[in-house]
Amino acid sequence: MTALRQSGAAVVSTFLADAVPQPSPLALELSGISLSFGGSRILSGVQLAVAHGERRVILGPNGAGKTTLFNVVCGDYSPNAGSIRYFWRDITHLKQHMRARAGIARTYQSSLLFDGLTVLDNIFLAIRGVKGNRLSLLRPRASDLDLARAREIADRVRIRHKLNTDVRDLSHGQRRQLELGMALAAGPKLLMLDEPAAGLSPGDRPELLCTLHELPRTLTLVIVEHDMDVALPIADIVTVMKDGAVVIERTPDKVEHDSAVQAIYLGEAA
Ligand SMILES: Nc1ncnc2c1ncn2[C@@H]1O[C@H](COP(=O)(O)OP(=O)(O)OP(=O)(O)O)[C@@H](O)[C@H]1O
Repeated sequence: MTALRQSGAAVVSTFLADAVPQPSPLALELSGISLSFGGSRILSGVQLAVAHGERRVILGPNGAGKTTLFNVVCGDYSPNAGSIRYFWRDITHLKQHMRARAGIARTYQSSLLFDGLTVLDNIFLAIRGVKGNRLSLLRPRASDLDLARAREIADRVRIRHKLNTDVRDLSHGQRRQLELGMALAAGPKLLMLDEPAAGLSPGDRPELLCTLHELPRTLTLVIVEHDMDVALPIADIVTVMKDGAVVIERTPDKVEHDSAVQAIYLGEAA
């Protein structure tokens, strides 16, 4: 009887363990990241934990260290101290191309398109480049799977109607959409967007917002963005940086009228 009770308890406890939702893994975890250039400290003990599928927006005044943080996560710079974990794996010392291969992609503030080539060619080359294929100027066959994927990505970033347009003839907004598409070509698990709305006209913003909203939650987004009209509707959590450190973390509804955030943006003491 005792044995029966014990095995019954074991069954119940196993059942409960199965029923308890497991915490979602962290896509990105930064612990104590510091970086100096010469004598200047640019990042100072940065702590950041971004859940899988989360949309994290990073705000902060010019020079706060946001882009430098992106560079550290992507492997352009090695931190002087601290660690970087990506889905539990320590990638602090992993080479940049290996991080890209592991699924970390980013966009830049400045444009990185192949001018003179069409939208389709740009996305196609991005797909091929990620796979490490030799880049060829020969036209791919119409049945090429990578070509089909390039069209799919063009749909996703709402630029399908411009497939055969030379990228020099795109509007600024369309170029930014294409840059997003090229980052998606890598099939990333963590996508870092550096000011995706920079230079967009008010008319271009809804397109970007829709595209970002429609990205699947299998993808984790970390976005540096100054434009609150884009940043706040996208964010699950907002992180504010100042002088190379994380100073505030809030849900977006608490950010807009937060006096501490406003003080940081106006350059006053928080
Ligand atoms: N390679 C480098 N060498 C020396 N200093 C650097 C280097 N890269 C960045 N910095 C300095 O680090 C500080 C943070 O720059 P960073 O570009 O990360 O700021 P940011 O928050 O992205 O600003 P912005 O919003 O203007 O893009 C700045 O003072 C910048 O001059």
